[in-house]
Amino acid sequence: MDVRGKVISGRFLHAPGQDGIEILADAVVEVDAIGTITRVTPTADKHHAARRAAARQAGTLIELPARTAILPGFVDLHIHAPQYPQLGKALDVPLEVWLHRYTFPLEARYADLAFARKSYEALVGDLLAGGTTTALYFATVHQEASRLLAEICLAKGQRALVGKVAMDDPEACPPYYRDESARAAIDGTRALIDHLGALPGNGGLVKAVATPRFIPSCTDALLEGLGALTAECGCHVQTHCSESDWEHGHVLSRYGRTDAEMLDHFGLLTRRTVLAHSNFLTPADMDRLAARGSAVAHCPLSNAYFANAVFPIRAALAKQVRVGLGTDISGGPSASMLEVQRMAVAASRMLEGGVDPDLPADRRGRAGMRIDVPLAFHLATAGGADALDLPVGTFAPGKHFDAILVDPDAPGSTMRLFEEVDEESDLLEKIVYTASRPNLTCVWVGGRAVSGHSG
Ligand SMILES: O=c1[nH]c(=O)c2nc[nH]c2[nH]1
Repeated sequence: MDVRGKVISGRFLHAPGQDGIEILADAVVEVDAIGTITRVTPTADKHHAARRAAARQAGTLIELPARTAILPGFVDLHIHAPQYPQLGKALDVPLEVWLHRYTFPLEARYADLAFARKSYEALVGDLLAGGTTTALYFATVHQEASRLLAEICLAKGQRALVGKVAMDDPEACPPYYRDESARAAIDGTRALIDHLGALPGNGGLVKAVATPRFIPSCTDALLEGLGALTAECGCHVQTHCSESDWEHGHVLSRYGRTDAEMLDHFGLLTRRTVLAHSNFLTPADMDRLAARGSAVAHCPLSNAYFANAVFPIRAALAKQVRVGLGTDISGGPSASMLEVQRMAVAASRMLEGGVDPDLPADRRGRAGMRIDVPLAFHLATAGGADALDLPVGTFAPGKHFDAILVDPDAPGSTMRLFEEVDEESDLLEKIVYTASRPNLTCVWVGGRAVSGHSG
């Protein structure tokens, strides 16, 4: 169901701010020929009936069933595309062992483009079916396979930012999987930026991102060179930051300074930077991120395995740090941004309440740290969009129509709504906690249907 040039009448749910959701019941949303929202008319607006009637007469009206809801598409702010074949396994060891034992050998296989195609086709299709309309991807060190990932996103219609991973330190990276030199990694990043900029039919749907894996796998020359490249071309930057005791300690012992301080030193903290994890940010680091406009990709699923801590979302938001959510495949064992929202809420409750039953309740947790479903949903949509400065994530004029149709009555539904007890205000929680892929009956990017079975 392509909605470019159409007028959609239905129930829209979004979370433009951090303070709750807005339900636009029976609203009329107009989408232009290139998939941008031009007008949103709520039911209380005096022009509502006339606009709907005009669209019906023009034959452009699409009326969605009363029990369905339309949500903004999800923004996955941190995901390792090549690790998809490893999803759901190999989480039995700490990060530094996991990388060398499982992950570098798997990522090295993307020198084989046939394998890369098979894996990336499956991933992008599955993500779209799960409602992920925008993804910020780590690819691998390989130029060709990184291009292929971007081309598959473009062909399938997913909004994507793709990074050729840069990792050159021979002390930290295995000989079979690393950039030959800092120069080669920087040139490879530039080549991907140029290639995607010139890709026929792209029009900005896919972009390249400077992607130093993390400080422990990069030489200073590489970090400096990518900082200079970023300043020159204004591209996005993504990396991992202060993610575990080991990683945080590594950077402190190498420089006597934190990840955030050093990334700033190398020119890698910009308004276009997304830092995955960031669990051990100090209050001063948070101030630094806020001053630079850099964002955090909170990855609650993988943090449970690798982080040794829970990211304090509330503390970061209080310091005006921009925050979104990421699956962190395959450190996070789910491709579902619904699952990530659930875990973000649960992890925040554990941070607040504490987890060690041997401690007295008043010393077990950190007060005021819980988040609720509306805030998790905000982070998964508008928060991620804001972190990337992309006009998506809410329903408003000027935004791309990136959206998910949720049908509680779809075949195979895992949602159960009971009119006798449910209020309309319960709907978002019911969706986040109980919806699954069969319920996401249509997914749109820029008004183009990119997944689903809705007629
Ligand atoms: O969760 C993670 N996944 C990775 O691939 C990675 N590389 C560095 N640090 C990392 N953390």
